[in-house]
Amino acid sequence: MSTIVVLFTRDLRLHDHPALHAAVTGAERVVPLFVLDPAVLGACARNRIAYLVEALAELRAGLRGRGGDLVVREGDTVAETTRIAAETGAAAVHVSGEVGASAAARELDLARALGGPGVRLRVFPGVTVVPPGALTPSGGDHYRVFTPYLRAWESAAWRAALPAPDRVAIPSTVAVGRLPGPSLAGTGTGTLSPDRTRGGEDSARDRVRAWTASALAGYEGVRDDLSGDRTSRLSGHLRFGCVSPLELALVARNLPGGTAFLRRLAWRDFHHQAAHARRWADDAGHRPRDTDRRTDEDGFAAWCSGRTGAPVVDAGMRQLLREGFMHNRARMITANYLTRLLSVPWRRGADHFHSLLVDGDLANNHGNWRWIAGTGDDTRSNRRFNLLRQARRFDPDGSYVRRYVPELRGISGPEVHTPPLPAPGGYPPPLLPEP
Ligand SMILES: Cc1cc2nc3c(=O)[nH]c(=O)nc-3n(C[C@H](O)[C@H](O)[C@H](O)COP(=O)(O)OP(=O)(O)OC[C@H]3O[C@@H](n4cnc5c(N)ncnc54)[C@H](O)[C@@H]3O)c2cc1C
Repeated sequence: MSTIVVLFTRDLRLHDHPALHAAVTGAERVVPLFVLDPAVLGACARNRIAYLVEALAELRAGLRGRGGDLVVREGDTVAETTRIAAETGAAAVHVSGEVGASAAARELDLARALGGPGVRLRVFPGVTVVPPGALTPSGGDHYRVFTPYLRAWESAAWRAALPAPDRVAIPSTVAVGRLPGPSLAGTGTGTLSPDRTRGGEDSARDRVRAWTASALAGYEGVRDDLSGDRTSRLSGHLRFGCVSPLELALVARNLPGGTAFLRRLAWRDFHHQAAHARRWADDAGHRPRDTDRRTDEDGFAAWCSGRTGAPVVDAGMRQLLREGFMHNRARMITANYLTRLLSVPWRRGADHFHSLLVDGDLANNHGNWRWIAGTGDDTRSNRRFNLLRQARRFDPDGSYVRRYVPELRGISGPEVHTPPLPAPGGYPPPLLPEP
């Protein structure tokens, strides 16, 4: 009787899951597996672990509703997957292809470990709309500049989205193991944000339905409006694969306003293909031109805690602490402030973001930080924002600042961007003079 193991990683869904779909259609028995790997979890933000715990519970419920289950193991991913494959007599292990150095190394180790006993490792798409590496410019292994990538991405043939399986039959002999509880989040880095996004495929699909119906059409006009908060907020769900990026892109493509939104998904794919080609590791940028800078540790600490005295920067940094999320425009402003005005190396900022963001992932986080700092492929050195102009343009009545900086709530209108000195409620004076 044929059996295939499906190793879930950052693809925690049942809909449009090529690795699962191929297993269900190609074998009589399927072992959906998730491995809680201490080496991975130890470096993961508490906010992401909390999301993961919720997403795994929904995944198990979804599989049980189809007659299957989620098998959970704790330990080294390669060792546990190889053991389950041997235990169940599996002919193959299916996995969704990931990007980055550690994912590539794990794939290689897994292929080697399974190869001995003759188990085949098959790698499937699913983490991006267009698989990393599928589009290459002439004479190069990946696109270094976004606009030509976007053109290629838009005209590429996308695969069709796949349905969720009706039935999943798992071998009766396999012990399913216990799901982790919320306390697992205690093992991660950073702090747990009280207003973080709830994890899981059901929440993700609900959000897709509600947002595309109500806000997609007007997206382009409001995506930079800080206080309006009208972007999709799907990034965490995309990070964990609770929604398929391809399925989302196919939905958006057929709706009014979809083009501007598709461009954002193309940015996501763009950073993934760069991370894939360059095998981005957890260490430095490939043009680490800012690493010799000395960090002003007090300034860095003030930035992290949202106490720089620059209201729009502090609002962004406090949103991050409270929600494990920050509006894209605020990410650009805060990253610009850190690298261009405080002259702190981008990796310090990227690491702080990564310790809190629910959507934190290497490709998007490092890709965007490198872009801001001018240390990546795209090395423009003049991306220096005028802080006050940014604040007045993207938070014209100051509501974003008042939402996240309670000390300044008594100041109405755009004057909140230039509080009097001394400022109310113990709000700090500006760390840096106005530009
Ligand atoms: C310094 C910095 C760090 C960032 N770190 C991350 C990160 O770790 N993880 C992450 O997912 N995004 C990151 N971004 C990109 C972007 O800020 C978030 O994806 C976006 O704010 C998420 O909100 P949303 O889902 O409402 O986005 P929407 O505007 O609704 O966009 C839809 C989706 O498109 C993708 N997307 C949008 N903008 C970008 C972009 N610039 N780069 C890559 N993908 C994009 C995201 O998956 C997002 O969910 C970073 C941006 C900056 C400037």
